[in-house]
Amino acid sequence: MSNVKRLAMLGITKEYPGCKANDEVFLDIEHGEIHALLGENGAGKSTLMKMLYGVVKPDSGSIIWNGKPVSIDQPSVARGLGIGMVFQHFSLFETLTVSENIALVLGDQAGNSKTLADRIKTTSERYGMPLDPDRRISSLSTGERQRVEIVRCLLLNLQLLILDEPTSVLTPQEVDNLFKTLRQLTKEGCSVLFISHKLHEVTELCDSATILRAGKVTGHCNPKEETSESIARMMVGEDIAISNDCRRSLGTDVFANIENLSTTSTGQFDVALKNINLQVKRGEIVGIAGIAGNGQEELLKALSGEDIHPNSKSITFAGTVIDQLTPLQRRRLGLAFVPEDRLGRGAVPDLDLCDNALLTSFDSGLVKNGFLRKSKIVELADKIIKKYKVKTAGNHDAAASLSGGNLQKFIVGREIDQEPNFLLMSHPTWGVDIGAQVAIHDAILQLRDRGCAILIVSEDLDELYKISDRLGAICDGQISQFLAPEVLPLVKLGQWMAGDFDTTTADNKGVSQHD
Ligand SMILES: Nc1ncnc2c1ncn2[C@@H]1O[C@H](COP(=O)(O)OP(=O)(O)OP(=O)(O)O)[C@@H](O)[C@H]1O
Repeated sequence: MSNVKRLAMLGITKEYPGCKANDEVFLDIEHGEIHALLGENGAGKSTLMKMLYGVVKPDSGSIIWNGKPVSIDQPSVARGLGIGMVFQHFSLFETLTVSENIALVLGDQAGNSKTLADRIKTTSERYGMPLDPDRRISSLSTGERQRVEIVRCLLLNLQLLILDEPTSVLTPQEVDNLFKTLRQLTKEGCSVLFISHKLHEVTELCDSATILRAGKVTGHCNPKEETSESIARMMVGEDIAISNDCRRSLGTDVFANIENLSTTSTGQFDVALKNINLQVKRGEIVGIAGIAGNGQEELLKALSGEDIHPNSKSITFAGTVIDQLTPLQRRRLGLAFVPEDRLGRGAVPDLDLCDNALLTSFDSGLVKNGFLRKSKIVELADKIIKKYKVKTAGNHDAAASLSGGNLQKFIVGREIDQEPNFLLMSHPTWGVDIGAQVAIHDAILQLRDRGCAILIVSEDLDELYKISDRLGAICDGQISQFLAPEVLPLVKLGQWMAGDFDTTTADNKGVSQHD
């Protein structure tokens, strides 16, 4: 191929009210390279990708594709050019099969169902990500769902694959497989645009990188010649201490006690919890690893009160049985909760940050004699924005207008600020940039050191190893034994996540595991 680049984005600008999301951005991608797009939360990465995929229209600038100017005004145009995108949130219908989901996007190109099923089988096997076309999405693991999304792109005569935070939902083995597939794709000339906050993955995988800061390109580099620290400096403009310092704690007395908690599944996609026994002490962080859909949602709902089990007496907070209590009553006993789904359950998308702060903090002096104390609410929202460096035009921005990582910082800040006795968190730093990850982990550790009992469910094993005092796994509604991270090899945790553990020996009272 001549000097013609696969893609050149020239002087792309996109402005939202009060915010220039992209400011004269230039981005070049060569044939067959894995190119990283890096930047802090709110730097403008998703906006740029959405313009390339035809979801958002640029205000100015042009896109040159294989040497020719193009106008990509909808995703079908992007797909027609051979541009595929896998979003952080998969767009698959649970009740349909793999084939049916793929057919929906391919439209006329899908052909008849037999031909399509054969193509799915051949292509998925060729790229080392085998898929059964007849399986329902609901029965697939997260890694398998991601395969469906990628294979759907591969059937499109793919020339550029855009992946937005693809590894945050994968087990270590699945990450290895994904990287092998990506390398195979690039050998065949396909280019990959890779967005990630996991800098060690970028240095391992990517051939080049463009760095964005506040909507502008601030640099380029070859990640293989950089370290996580040097890339972080380019992103943030200053040094960030990326430490793996694990200050462990044994905790004191038990705050949350779960004894023989079992539930029945109420729907096709629920997982029944089976005889869960777990204690979380004040001043300790318990981490639960697991592949999505193995009961972590159900466990969090049973603890937070989103699911109430009126006939059970399995959970106590500081000795008080809470199974029958509403979420508000549990919050009044000191519970705070960061759910997985930030837009919808963590925050109301259309409400501004003040109202979203009020949602879970109204008990802490924000309401007096039935009246809202507006100045106090604004004060709280501003305090969270400042302390957690949430990038926003102001406290009256709607939650939905924040970038994913900035909204996550706001929700985590709001819950930690309540000084809870028991903090439940699902994926606390999902989609959060490296600087904010460090800040959130510090805030969690400090809260623990002030005596809070903390339970974290995450698929990010680096995170769990870094901050948990005891670590275990959940699989098919059952939990493993819990051990200090130092005595729990990653391979063992991987086996536990796959259900290879003996439930009869599980001792989750947090007594002798540090010995
Ligand atoms: N629909 C919108 N309305 C208003 N502002 C928006 C909208 N979409 C994005 N923004 C703003 O544009 C800026 C860039 O957001 P973008 O989502 O592109 O960042 P990002 O680099 O992808 O961040 P993250 O790593 O957190 O996903 C942010 O300040 C965000 O608040």
